[in-house]
Amino acid sequence: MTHTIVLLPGDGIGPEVAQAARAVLEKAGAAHGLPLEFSSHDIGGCAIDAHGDPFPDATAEACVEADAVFLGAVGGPKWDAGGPRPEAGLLALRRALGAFANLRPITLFPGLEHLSPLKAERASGTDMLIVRELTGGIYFGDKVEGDENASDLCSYSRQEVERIARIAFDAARGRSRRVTSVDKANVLATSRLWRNTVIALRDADYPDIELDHVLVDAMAMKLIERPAAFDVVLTENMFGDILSDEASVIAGSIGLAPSASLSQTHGGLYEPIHGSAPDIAGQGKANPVGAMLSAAMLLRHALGQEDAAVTIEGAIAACLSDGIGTGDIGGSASTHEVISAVCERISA
Ligand SMILES: NC(=O)C1=CN([C@@H]2O[C@H](COP(=O)(O)OP(=O)(O)OC[C@H]3O[C@@H](n4cnc5c(N)ncnc54)[C@H](O)[C@@H]3O)[C@@H](O)[C@H]2O)C=CC1
Ligand SMILES: CC(C)CC(=O)C(=O)O
Ligand SMILES: [Mg+2]
Repeated sequence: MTHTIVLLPGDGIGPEVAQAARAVLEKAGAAHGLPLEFSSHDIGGCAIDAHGDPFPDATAEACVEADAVFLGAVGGPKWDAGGPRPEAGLLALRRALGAFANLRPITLFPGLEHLSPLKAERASGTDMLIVRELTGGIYFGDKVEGDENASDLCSYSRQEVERIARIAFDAARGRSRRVTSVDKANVLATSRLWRNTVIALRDADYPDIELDHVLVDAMAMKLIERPAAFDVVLTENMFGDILSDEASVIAGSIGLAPSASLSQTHGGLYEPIHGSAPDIAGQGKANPVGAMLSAAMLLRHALGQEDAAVTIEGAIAACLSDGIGTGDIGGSASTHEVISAVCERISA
């Protein structure tokens, strides 16, 4: 059976890293006898330019019908001056797919601990999974724009918190059975609902999981101070967005970090955690590894192709340990050179 994959390259470095994802999917697909069919659609700033809409109907229809969706990145200064925002297209996509569970693994590549700006003894042993709620919270609440006053509503239901907490607890069962829930329960009502709901679920259904709670400001410090202490980190939409960019630096660069956004109704959305990086777009400097690791997550989570996913991950690890990487991790290779080097190392 042919699997249909929608590619949404988007803006800035988005097309450069989407090309990387497609290249490894094609190579691993061929190596493992997987028929994959690709189609590309507009989203974000390029969709505003072409259609006046950051999430055109044709894109939405293709995404909800696909087996999986890969996104490069959206946004850029061109669209910051006013009018529709590219980022609104990405939020609409996540909502349309019901992609509520954003998994952001942060791991050190074996033998490449020196990529981390942290001292080796601090970074060593880092292997965490950030589980970020992705379709609720302040990014999705009612907004009031204004020059004098403005507001963004942050709202969560118990059902939304329980649904994402279950993902985190289930993931912890396949790891070290430890979940750290991050909130701001000393100040925010949504965080008190969050904390109470997480505790109740653990007590009822996951008594085998060790659970602790850390306030988000302290977590920003502890992540850097002792990253190896964390296993599964469960948090809400905005906190997870911020903490995962911070955590990505522990492994060496935001360009290395992948994500999968899982849904109960669709095959999910796969994207590197970085944005459109306008400062390096079009220069062959974009690190394609986060995108390629996201492609591996697509094979694993959307298509159930664990072997093909491992093939891509192994090829990336081999390429990095052979010293082939982009400038953000101290290498001298271009985006294309990294893509070629990874593809050369892919075999069944
Ligand atoms: N998922 C998405 O589509 C996201 C979109 N954005 C949008 O992207 C635009 C730029 O946002 P920024 O705050 O600059 O964040 P960014 O993540 O695009 O870039 C932050 C820094 O990391 C570097 N960087 C990012 N990805 C890299 C890669 N693959 N290889 C090497 N270096 C990389 C950039 O050069 C920049 O110095 C904004 O319009 C923002 O709204 C931001 C985050 C996520
Ligand atoms: C641009 C935002 C909507 C998203 C973001 O920064 C993220 O999901 O990491
Ligand atoms: Mg972000």
